[in-house]
Amino acid sequence: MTSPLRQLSALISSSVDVIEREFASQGLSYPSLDDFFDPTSHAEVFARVPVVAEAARLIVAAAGQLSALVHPPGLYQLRLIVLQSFDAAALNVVVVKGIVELLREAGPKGLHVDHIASKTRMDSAKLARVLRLLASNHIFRETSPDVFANNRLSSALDTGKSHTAHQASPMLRHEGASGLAALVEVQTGEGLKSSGWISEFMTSSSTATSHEIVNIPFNKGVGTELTIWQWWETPGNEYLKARFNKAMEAYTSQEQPEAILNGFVWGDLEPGSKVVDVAGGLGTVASVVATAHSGLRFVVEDRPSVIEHSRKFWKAHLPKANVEFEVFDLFGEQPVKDADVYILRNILHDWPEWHSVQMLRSLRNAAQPTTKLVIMEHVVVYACEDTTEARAIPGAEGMVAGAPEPLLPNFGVAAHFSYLSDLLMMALLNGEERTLASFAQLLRKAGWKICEVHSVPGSVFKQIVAQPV
Ligand SMILES: C[S@@+](CC[C@H](N)C(=O)[O-])C[C@H]1O[C@@H](n2cnc3c(N)ncnc32)[C@H](O)[C@@H]1O
Repeated sequence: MTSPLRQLSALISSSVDVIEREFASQGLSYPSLDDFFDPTSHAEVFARVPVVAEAARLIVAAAGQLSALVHPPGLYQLRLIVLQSFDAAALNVVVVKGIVELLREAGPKGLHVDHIASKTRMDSAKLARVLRLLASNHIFRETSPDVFANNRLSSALDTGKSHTAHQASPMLRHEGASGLAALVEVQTGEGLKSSGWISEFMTSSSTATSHEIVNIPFNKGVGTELTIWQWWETPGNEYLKARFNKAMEAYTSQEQPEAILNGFVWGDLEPGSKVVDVAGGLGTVASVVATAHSGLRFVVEDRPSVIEHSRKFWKAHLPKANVEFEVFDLFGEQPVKDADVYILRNILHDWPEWHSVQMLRSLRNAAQPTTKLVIMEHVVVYACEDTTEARAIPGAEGMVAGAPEPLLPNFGVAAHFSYLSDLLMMALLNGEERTLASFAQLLRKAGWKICEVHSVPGSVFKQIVAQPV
């Protein structure tokens, strides 16, 4: 019988064959880790087409499982799990200090750490330790002792600003960028600070079963009694709020636009149909749909201070779009009663169950019998075979189906992001990423029924389409 070791290595080998064959058919080579990242290059675009992305997913899953298999157990826990918060802490130093931008200006040969430290006013020896930790994780290259250069992974964090501009004005730092560096700042900032309090939150008798949105890890980590939404509105936190809004753009910029367009069939909507991006932030999801379907009407809804930014975003990116902006409260009455589609992306995961049911009921009360609700979120998959009733939902087979043996049915570390995001939501908001079965239950409580679900290749988000019952 073939050993799991050999089966995993065969999976990697056959997936590499797929990638190399596909790239060769285009006369391309797969991007090297030493290249600078250019998301528009032919090779980077091709690396995201579904057949290549699927082979890459198998490689990541199999390599992760192989690593778990061959590591001595204690070292696996220590190296890959226990101390990972330090990777995040190191990355925070880099994004806050604009080191990627500085190294871009230095070119492929890179810069000696003494020079980086003097430009960023840090201690050279400490900074070398941080950069070397990241270089060992393939983020940056140490080209000769103490000399560091950008590579494919570090340069993906480039905001495109000069280092001087990056440091001079945090408020402008992320303007025009992909949002990835902003997302890293949020997750290694508020996220990392809050994560250290999860254990106490879950084990202390006063909070173990909490469904509250305060007195949660975020409050301890950041030192406030406010919710994260209120905290971002506090005078002095303007940059942190703007950074969060920008970070949400990364969820669109890091995916192919087709990811939003390929699940729910937007083309089936009649011209003039009204699409509401509920708590849409800048309205980036609606903006992707509007670019492809200019005959539709759009409404972006959010809190007052966010709506100001949404207006500016649409004016800059889609000045001719048929769009309105609406200030609203997720838990108040839904103002748009003639919607054909309500979109909820990355909203339900921000809230515990009671709040989620409230907001879904408010949408249900405003919905027409034909209104569709399109939810875009991570869907947590069991780490074993899914035997719940949710398997029968049209489209669910692609979402809950198992990975090939001997991989974990959920693709293991290739699906890691949704489980990490789940705990991030717990830490920051007492929210959660949900399984398909718990989405079905939640929606049922609020008067909705799931009619179809979509797994879109190249997207971390699933689409859950529901209709009123
Ligand atoms: C995680 S972001 C998602 C934004 C957007 N849907 C996206 O995917 O880019 C959550 C959004 O909910 C909004 N929000 C939070 N509490 C709200 C409330 N009580 N009423 C209206 N919007 C709210 C925030 O301002 C933020 O824009």
